[in-house]
Amino acid sequence: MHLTVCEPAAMAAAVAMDPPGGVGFLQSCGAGDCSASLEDVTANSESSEEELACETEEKVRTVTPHPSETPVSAENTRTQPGTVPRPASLSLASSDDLKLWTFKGDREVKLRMSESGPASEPPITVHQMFTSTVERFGTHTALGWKEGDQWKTLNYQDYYQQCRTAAKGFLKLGLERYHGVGILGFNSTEWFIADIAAVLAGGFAVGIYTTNSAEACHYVADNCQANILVVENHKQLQKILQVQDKLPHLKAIIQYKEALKEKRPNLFTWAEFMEMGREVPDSQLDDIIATQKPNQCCTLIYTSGTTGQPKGVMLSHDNLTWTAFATSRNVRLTEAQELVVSYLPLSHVAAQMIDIWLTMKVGGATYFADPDALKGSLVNTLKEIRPTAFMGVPRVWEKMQEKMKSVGAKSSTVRRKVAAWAKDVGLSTNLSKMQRNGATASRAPLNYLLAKKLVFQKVRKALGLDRCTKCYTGAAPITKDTLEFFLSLDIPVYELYGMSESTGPHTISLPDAFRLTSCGKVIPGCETKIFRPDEEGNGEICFWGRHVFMGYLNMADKTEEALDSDGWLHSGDLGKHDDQDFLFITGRIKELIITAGGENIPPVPIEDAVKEAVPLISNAMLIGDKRKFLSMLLTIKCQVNSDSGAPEDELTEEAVRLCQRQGSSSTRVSEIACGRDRTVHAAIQEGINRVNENASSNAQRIQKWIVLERDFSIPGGELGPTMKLKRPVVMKMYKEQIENFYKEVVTPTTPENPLPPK
Ligand SMILES: Nc1ncnc2c1ncn2[C@@H]1O[C@H](COP(=O)(O)OP(=O)(O)OP(=O)(O)O)[C@@H](O)[C@H]1O
Repeated sequence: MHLTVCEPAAMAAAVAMDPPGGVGFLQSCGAGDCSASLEDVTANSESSEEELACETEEKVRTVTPHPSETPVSAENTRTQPGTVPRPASLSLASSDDLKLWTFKGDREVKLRMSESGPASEPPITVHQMFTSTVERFGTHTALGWKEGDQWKTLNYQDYYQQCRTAAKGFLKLGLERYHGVGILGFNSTEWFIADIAAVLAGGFAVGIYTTNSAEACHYVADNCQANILVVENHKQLQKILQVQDKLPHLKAIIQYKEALKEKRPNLFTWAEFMEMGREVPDSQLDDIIATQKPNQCCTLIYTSGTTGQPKGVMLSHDNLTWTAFATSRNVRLTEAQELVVSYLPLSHVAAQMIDIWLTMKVGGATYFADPDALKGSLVNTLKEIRPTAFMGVPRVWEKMQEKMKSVGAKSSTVRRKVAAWAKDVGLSTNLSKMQRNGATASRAPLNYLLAKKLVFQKVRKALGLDRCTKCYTGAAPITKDTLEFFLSLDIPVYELYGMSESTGPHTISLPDAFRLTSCGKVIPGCETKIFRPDEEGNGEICFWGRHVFMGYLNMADKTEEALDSDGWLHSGDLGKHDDQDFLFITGRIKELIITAGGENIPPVPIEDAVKEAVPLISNAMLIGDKRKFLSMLLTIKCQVNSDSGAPEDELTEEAVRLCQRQGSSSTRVSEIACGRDRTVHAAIQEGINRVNENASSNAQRIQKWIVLERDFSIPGGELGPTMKLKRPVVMKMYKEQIENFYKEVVTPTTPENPLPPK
């Protein structure tokens, strides 16, 4: 190895950095750009020697208070800033006639408490959890956001007071008990405050996906009988204005960003709304808070509809507070030290649990990314904040991987060789560590220490993950290839598994309990049951615990489908445990393909295998339910429009290179789609043949496939907000192509048809 010729920073760049001006997920920011640090960020963190050295080079900025943080007027305040009212002691209805579930928003449920262990923790409301944090960490930073190039922060005391003011504002606007406050916008201080205020005021906090159409917004607002809608800007407001006449319970709309373009009755700016809140006596709010019980609903999470019409998942105070307690303990979050960057859609349970509740539970700080985070700016925010914990849905990790590979491929041969060497060392060292359940070897191998210094530390720094000890993925399946890629760079990405219906996490991987492709072990205090296991131990994963939801709002039948008569939540996912209780997801019953011949085929492993065998493929969807054989829709890796997020015709640089390697000069999807590029088609067929060779039966072989003209995307409607494939939508969109698979007579001579259907 010629390590001496390789300059470390350049090496890291070769492995990790984006091309200058590159379009896409992570935009380039040279190592020298890592200039921003935060006084409170650094003060709150345990820094290694190296980190401290880095920090001394950085400029410390003064953090000024939020301009909207005007003091709460004394006559309206029973609670002065900095003091926390003690809630009246709350007693749960102890009656035996309480059930474990309900489908009515105003009911109480029986909590799944146990006599000892984590599940015996006394239940508390959101208000109780919040005030406990304010008492302990009142002056600590709770929220941070950027104005121009200055970071501003809000401490826990002021955060709490602002939530109270907003809660009183909602009361003034006529929020009724158990009615929704819909929040439609990108992650921000106002989003959090509106969410918590809705809960304190006795309503339901309801996140609405910003990607929803006007009709989809209407569905949610109508379903939760929203009295108030909080929208980010004019664009989101337009959607609501289109449907407001069909929302009989709607009383007011609040726009929290941008000036109002027109005045309308019952449309308010954030400042006007907060002003209204200041006029309401505290006693009015405190009376409502005093009647709240942990076993009552306070939040609705709407499923994104990957398997059908969205359902309103009712979460109780206890669901939120207990899950935050149990998870923070399990993941060993450090009080008053954790920093997270909020960028995933807050209407999804994972983002809400991590960014709002877990962070509140431990007195951590949440910093808001820019709204164009997923279009490229996220890495800049990560580099400024240097979070201690980071959660990405699989697509986020995949995008990072693609970008890093594409840049790495352009570097010199020597650098590529060193990167490859370091990755080999990283993977083998980390796999051994995993087998030792996280224990470091008595003496770290020299080559690992060298690779760490030359490559791994630089990569982490370039990604803004240099002090992030908790890198997580969840919400959808991730490929082994992506997990191994990051493991080889000394970034173990731990998996979380759960559902909206389990208030987020059910199993978690930990540094000392981690297996590649496993979602980890069940959170202490919760239980997993594998229902009707087959001979290999595969069965439906069922959940038990205080994280299990109350029921679906106004959907008795769906609630009874999800929760069995003993109260177990049926996930609809297939999985099995290994001999050490690690859970592995092996499929989704919800999307199981049952062929005309009666064979049950989980599509994801086959789709993943194709993506792995043919790196040019961006998305793959297996077809075959009630059909005689399997077929597949494929899309090619292409550029994404940085404004709209829509897929473009130009291939990614990686895809162009892959084509060239096969002898093709295609640079656009349109040159490849529908069999236009025979060379590329032959290469894809070869990959599919390899996957077919490993199929466990003839029925599991892909017999026909087509490359579509356009990649799947959120704006296109094929992917949900957490990038999960919306199979029913794709089936409808490509009905014609799918029908063609089954119309044609199969001829084994064409590249698409290697084998005649059995
Ligand atoms: N780590 C994971 N690995 C594989 N699948 C996962 C993982 N985490 C979550 N999932 C999948 O996501 C599902 C939960 O989805 P979630 O409750 O977040 O709803 P959603 O994304 O809004 O979509 P839907 O409309 O399908 O309910 C799980 O049942 C499982 O299928």
